[in-house]
Amino acid sequence: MSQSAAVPGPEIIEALYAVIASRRGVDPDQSYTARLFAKGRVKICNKMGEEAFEVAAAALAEGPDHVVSESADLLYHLMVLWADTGVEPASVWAELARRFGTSGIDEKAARKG
Ligand SMILES: N=c1c2ncn([C@@H]3O[C@H](COP(=O)(O)OP(=O)(O)OP(=O)(O)O)[C@@H](O)[C@H]3O)c2ncn1[C@@H]1O[C@H](COP(=O)(O)O)[C@@H](O)[C@H]1O
Repeated sequence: MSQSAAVPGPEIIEALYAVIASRRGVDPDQSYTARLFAKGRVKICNKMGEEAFEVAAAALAEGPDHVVSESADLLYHLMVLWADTGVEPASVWAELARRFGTSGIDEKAARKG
């Protein structure tokens, strides 16, 4: 299925999420995203895990170009998982913003009391 021209910059995340969400209920023969939704959450989670592994493998055994390409696969499948679980990108941005400026070391120490 076709979509509008690519969006430059980080806005691509929001634009791609909108396309992904619009694929719900679409004929699985017409859209890879619709096929993932039709196969269900276990399949989506498996793909997400597989793509995460491929990013790590590219980092360890291949070059930056492969890391870029596998990262795009991972982000796409992560967003399919967000859409399937009803998570909007804005919720993730808000969580990142909430954490911004807090050292991971300090956060871990606070959790352990
Ligand atoms: N960004 C992506 C994107 N990244 C990866 N992929 C697909 O993800 C799959 C991952 O590759 P694999 O080899 O692991 O998959 P596979 O073996 O074919 O799949 P399985 O048999 O494991 O399910 C490939 O089919 C890729 O084409 C994507 N498919 C779609 N998009 C975006 O989503 C939009 C909507 O796509 P459709 O839903 O297909 O219209 C597209 O225009 C793109 O912008």
